[in-house]
Amino acid sequence: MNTPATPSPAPVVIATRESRLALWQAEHVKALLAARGHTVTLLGMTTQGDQILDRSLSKVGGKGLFVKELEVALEEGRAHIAVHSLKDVPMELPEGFALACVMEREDPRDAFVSPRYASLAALPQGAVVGTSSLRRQVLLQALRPDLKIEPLRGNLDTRLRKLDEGQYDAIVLAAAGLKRLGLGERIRAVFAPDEMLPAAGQGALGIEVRSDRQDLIAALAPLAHQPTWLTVAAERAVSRAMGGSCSMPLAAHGQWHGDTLHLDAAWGDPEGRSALVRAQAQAPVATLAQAEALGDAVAAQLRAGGAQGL
Ligand SMILES: NCc1[nH]cc(CCC(=O)O)c1CC(=O)O
Repeated sequence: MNTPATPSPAPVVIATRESRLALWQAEHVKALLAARGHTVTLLGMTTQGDQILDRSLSKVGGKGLFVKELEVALEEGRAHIAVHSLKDVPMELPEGFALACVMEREDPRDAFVSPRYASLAALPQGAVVGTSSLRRQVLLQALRPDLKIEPLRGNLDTRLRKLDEGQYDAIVLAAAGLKRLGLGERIRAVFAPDEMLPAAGQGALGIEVRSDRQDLIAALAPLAHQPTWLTVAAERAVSRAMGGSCSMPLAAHGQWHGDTLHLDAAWGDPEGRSALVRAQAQAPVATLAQAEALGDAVAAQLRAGGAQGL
């Protein structure tokens, strides 16, 4: 039987940060695209987010810091796609850019890492825990008000080194990053989502393109994982509706029960003056619009419960 002639797959240049995790993610997408016949090369670059290591990201401009330079490379045509941890991608992409697809999620949970202690419960009174995430900070303090939370920045290897040097009794990291880098054995315990609710998009990868590259968007479609895409669309809708940024402690996490998506969210006062606000809703979800409607409903519940969005 004759098969219709298909155009030969376009060459793809992937713009990527140069941390080990970013390179792993870019190589992962490279392998998937190469298997589909594309010639793929990586264009490594350093972003402001990689350079500013002495201050909390929430204070210097937030999530966009990790993606801006990559978008400039796409804009100028030096690269065609950028692979992101969705957690680091702002809720609204700049004009002219689109999320071509969301890929299958790794473990979305947070991990407890410590050379000495097996779990959060095993930490002695007043122990020092490293994290610069406001979400982790407020959730940890809700579980263990006695803990001393200290800032911790840098890529995964840097954070683990600081832990091993003895600056902290324990640190909290995304399980996904550790697992991707083959560091899963550093995980002493994973947090159940109901005690330490993950960030919107945690563990999921997204591919960003220029929105005028419909050909590329079509070529990337087979890499999409629809259940993950719907889940993170709901989670990100909560964040968007709250005006979420790194300066707001916000968690949003979806889980499937059959075709019904259960969406949990938590909001914390950045100044720690009021108690955590939690919200939960569920709905059958089959489209991005339904996922976003669920996210909006959960955000409305958060606000009704006293959460103050921006
Ligand atoms: N904010 C940093 C960041 N962005 C993405 C990951 C890895 C996990 C993921 O893909 O969500 C991490 C590290 C961490 O939070 O421990």
